[in-house]
Amino acid sequence: MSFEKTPGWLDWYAGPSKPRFQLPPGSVDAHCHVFGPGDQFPYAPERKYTPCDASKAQLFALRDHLGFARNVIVQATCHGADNRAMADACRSSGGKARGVATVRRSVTDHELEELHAAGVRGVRFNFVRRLVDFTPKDELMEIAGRIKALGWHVVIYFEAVDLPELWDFFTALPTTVVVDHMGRPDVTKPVDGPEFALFLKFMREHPNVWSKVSCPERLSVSGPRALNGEQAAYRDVVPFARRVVETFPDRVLWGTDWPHPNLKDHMPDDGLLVDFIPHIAVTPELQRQLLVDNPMRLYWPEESR
Ligand SMILES: O=C(O)c1cc(C(=O)O)oc(=O)c1
Repeated sequence: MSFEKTPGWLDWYAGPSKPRFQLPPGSVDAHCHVFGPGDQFPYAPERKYTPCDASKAQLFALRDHLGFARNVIVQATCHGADNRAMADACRSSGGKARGVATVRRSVTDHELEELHAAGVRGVRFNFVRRLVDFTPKDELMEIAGRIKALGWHVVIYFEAVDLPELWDFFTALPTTVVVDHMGRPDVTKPVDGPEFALFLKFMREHPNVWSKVSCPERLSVSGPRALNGEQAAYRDVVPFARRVVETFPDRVLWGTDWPHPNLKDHMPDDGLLVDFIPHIAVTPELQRQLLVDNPMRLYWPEESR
């Protein structure tokens, strides 16, 4: 099947620079996606956007170029609950990729076991309205109960303004809970203000809650962008990510978010995104926890120290 990209779609950045920051050995890119290719793994009829293709081979080439050892491939909403592209990428990785799936209540135990065998270790619940239609919370809670039995966790994606309303649901989840992109703070608000304080309280009061300190390119309002060799990109996001890393050093993850779905104004150079990391994890110890120890404990516990 051939697909036409959403008008204005920005393709991922070809020819990223080599990072200046040297990733610690064994680093994990714990949030990235594959898109299609659409002729092999068609995009879902219920999708809200149609991306460019971004194949497993292209993802693995980026991994090697940037110096990561492993990937966690998160089901992208353009594939709905059809996990074939993500699972195929995990299976093809030679054990170097784990996955996070999207499933419906109708998923069978056998399908869950097959996803587990492919390398899936979590499910994603999405509450960002421009990306998905609403799934009833009782359905999500039922899924959470089933995947807990497999030792999986729940990844949640939501925007900061929606946290108060979702609080009771999130805090009732029975598994480890991983928040995508710090719950999308509005970085024009103060890092010490009430909105971000609620997010920090969410993590502080719930030791099962982790956060990805990813996506500065999405959260930044004033930049500068990770382009043209910029070594001090996305300054406005730094205080937020740094606060989370330093407050919860053993519950943070980092990922490129390649191929960066739905960015509207620019597409970052992924090499420069890696150079963002030492601005938010400022010591070798914090960097090792963020990039190696934490993702290994969550996704490869059998290999973790
Ligand atoms: O903000 C987004 O548009 C976005 C979309 C998706 C997805 O479509 O799965 O994943 C992300 O991590 C971020």
